[in-house]
Amino acid sequence: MAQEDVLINLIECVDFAAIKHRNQRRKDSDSTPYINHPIGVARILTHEAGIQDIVILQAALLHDTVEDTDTTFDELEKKFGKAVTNVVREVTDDKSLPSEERKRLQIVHAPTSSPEAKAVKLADKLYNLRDLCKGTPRGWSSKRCEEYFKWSKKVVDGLRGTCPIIESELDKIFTARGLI
Ligand SMILES: Nc1nc2c(ncn2[C@@H]2O[C@H](COP(=O)(O)OP(=O)(O)O)[C@@H](OP(=O)(O)OP(=O)(O)O)[C@H]2O)c(=O)[nH]1
Ligand SMILES: [Mn+2]
Repeated sequence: MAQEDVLINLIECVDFAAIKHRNQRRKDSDSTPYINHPIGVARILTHEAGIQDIVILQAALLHDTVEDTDTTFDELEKKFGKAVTNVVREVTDDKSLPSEERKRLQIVHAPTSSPEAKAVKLADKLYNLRDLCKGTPRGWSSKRCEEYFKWSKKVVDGLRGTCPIIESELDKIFTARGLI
């Protein structure tokens, strides 16, 4: 893909995700706009892990659009193509399943995910765990936070061997929490 097309595609993804997430907020005390999360996940991949793969970066920007908004995979495929859509599909939980089952499936599916999906998932977990280190999300008990750290470690263990820089950042967090 020409450099110019890469830039245009990325801006299109940021714009699309910003519109889709426009009414959503994070569960932190500032109620940060939700779009900060997918942008931050993409930034971890570029600025911390040095990833420049356009499919991975587009999927990172779009990764919560189907799970958390009215976006469909069909819509993503028409606009951004199969490769990006398939990575988003791999990192999207089936919201029709009970929460416990969704959490179990993330652990089961992690080891057989594509390298692209593993990279997005690792950055997603790093972003969310850093948020969790800063403060308790609205409506969460300390027990729920503790469970999220423990569960994340199990998912991350299935994603290892993909992005050493992100994995070592995650390990710093797990070590600080006494999970390693
Ligand atoms: N730590 C944190 N998380 C927040 C905050 N606001 C929104 N979230 C979102 O909450 C999700 C984690 O909460 P859960 O209770 O486990 O997920 P659920 O809402 O889908 O059941 C993450 O979804 P996700 O990105 O799809 O990731 P995943 O946890 O499903 O892998 C995360 O992005 C916040 O302020 N702090
Ligand atoms: Mn996410």
